[in-house]
Amino acid sequence: MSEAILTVKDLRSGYGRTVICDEISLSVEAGRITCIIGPNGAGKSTLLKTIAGVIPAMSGSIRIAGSEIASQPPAQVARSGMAYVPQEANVFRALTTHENLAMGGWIDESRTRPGRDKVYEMFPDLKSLAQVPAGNLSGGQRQMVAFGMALMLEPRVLLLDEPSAGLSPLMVGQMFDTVRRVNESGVAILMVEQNAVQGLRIAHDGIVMASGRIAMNAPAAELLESKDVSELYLGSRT
Ligand SMILES: Nc1ncnc2c1ncn2[C@@H]1O[C@H](COP(=O)(O)OP(=O)(O)OP(=O)(O)O)[C@@H](O)[C@H]1O
Repeated sequence: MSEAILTVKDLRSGYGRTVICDEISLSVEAGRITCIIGPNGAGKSTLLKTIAGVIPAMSGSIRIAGSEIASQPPAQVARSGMAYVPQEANVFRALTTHENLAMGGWIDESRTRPGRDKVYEMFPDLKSLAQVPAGNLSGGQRQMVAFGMALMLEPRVLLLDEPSAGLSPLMVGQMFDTVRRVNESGVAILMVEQNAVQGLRIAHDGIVMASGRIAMNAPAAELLESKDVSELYLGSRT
């Protein structure tokens, strides 16, 4: 039987006093991909930022393998087994790939070398770009570095905010293959995707957010087949 690695209960968050996400309850099972979709401004990124601890929860609970992490400092959140790849500014552009990976492993320097070897094994393309400043890489390559940095924490659950944003159609396919490979290596993934059809296709579970709340939570295949979801959020199925 699968177990929940990440459990969120009655979460409320926002900016200042403004509530953006409310009554959010969800769980991500070990070894699975969950994809969050929804219209612009629905609060998807805000939810991911709250779970990652980038913005504080106003109330509610966030647990990793049963341990409460809401309001814990970032180092504690990272040690609990969660890593986060933000949509923007997710690499240090002046640093090389090699240096960025070292920064990704900031909580335990003794793990830098083996962690980096593992990342290069998973993404051989990154090895050939080891000495290139991230600012000189393509969008897809930079996204790969950002992934690698997160994997340096050896997370049990990885939060990805729109991994395909800004990539060419060819790179989008490669990015989703990467997400799948990372998942197959044993990492549970909670991902926000604007590219709803492709996101749901690689996901096991799907969540539709609207106006800061969860409107639907179902197997991804079910959401892909749902007429309501299709009309509202999926657009053309090409
Ligand atoms: N830093 C911020 N300060 C204040 N309000 C913000 C901030 N960031 C986002 N918001 C507001 O929070 C709401 C939800 O935004 P959020 O980015 O979470 O939505 P989203 O579903 O991720 O949308 P998109 O798909 O366009 O990225 C929006 O009304 C937005 O204007």
